[in-house]
Amino acid sequence: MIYTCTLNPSVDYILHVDEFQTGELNRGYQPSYYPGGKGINVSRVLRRLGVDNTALGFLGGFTGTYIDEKLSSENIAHSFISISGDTRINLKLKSSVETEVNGPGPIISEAELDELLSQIKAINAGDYLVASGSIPTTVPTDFYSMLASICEQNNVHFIVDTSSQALKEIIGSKLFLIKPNHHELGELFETTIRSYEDAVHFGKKLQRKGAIHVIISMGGDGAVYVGEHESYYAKAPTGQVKNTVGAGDSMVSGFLSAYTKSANPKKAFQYAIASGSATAFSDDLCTKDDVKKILDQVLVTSID
Ligand SMILES: Nc1ncnc2c1ncn2[C@@H]1O[C@H](COP(=O)(O)OP(=O)(O)OP(=O)(O)O)[C@@H](O)[C@H]1O
Ligand SMILES: O=P(O)(O)OC[C@@]1(O)O[C@H](CO)[C@@H](O)[C@@H]1O
Repeated sequence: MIYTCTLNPSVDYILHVDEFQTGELNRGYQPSYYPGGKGINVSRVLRRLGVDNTALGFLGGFTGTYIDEKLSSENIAHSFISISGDTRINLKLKSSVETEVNGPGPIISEAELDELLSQIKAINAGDYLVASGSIPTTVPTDFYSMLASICEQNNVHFIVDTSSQALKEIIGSKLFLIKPNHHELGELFETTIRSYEDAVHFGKKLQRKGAIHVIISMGGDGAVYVGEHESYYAKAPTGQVKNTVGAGDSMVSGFLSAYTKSANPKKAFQYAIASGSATAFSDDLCTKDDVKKILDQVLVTSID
């Protein structure tokens, strides 16, 4: 079984604005809402790819109810801990460029955190736990390291996709997969990642620090994979980009969906890129058919 954990879910509110101007009244059009937060996106894409999974984390308020109902309507198993604060709303503004405004998230109490830890301690050996997204400000920034220790002790495969301080703190833990984007990787090593070669160089450093599989996503430029015995890069397919929110999460789902069937990192990486790009070419997250349509366009090349 695959579990996802979203400490800080969100309702993603997407709004189009022509020529957005700061400090002015801007009129938006074509609004849409999606259940969001990185782990929830991973769960939604896994389900669409035909992989059963269970979503964990915290939900509260009217926004929490919305997410709960949406996940149920998509037949995604979930067991969120109810909190008193409201789950955040993240604004995604589509103008000549995409602008995101993500809230800090509600307060999480110690008792609520303990409840989540009990759920995670009960995950069976051989299962997978995907911890994705930011850590709410009331939760310790080393919380993912705590989860990594529990998973290591219980032989659970632990996957992380996060940024900033939470990313810094997780390095050195035993990880099955880590998927920073090239900006996050650059920030981590106080450098700028300009090429596939740079990404492989710093990806290898992450690998040596305890990650079995490392994927560095590079938006429209594709991605790099660094594993124990092999490294690859692949360009992203070209297409009409509609929405890149959740593209990275779709990669994680694509990789897990293919790897758990084949144990073949090259195939899983190809499927990961196709899943990320299929989401970039969709209004919402990708479907299995979207991924199938572009899979053959993803050419995976070895790097020495
Ligand atoms: N403009 C694009 N065209 C084609 N594919 C894209 C584009 N943007 C993203 N992708 C695909 O999605 C993958 C992940 O994208 P990206 O590096 O933007 O992830 P991310 O920054 O983690 O995204 P997010 O945090 O929004 O989920 C890329 O490796 C690529 O396969
Ligand atoms: O604020 P965080 O937790 O870093 O990111 C949250 C978020 O931007 O990530 C997802 C896309 O990856 C969106 O659904 C969501 O709004």
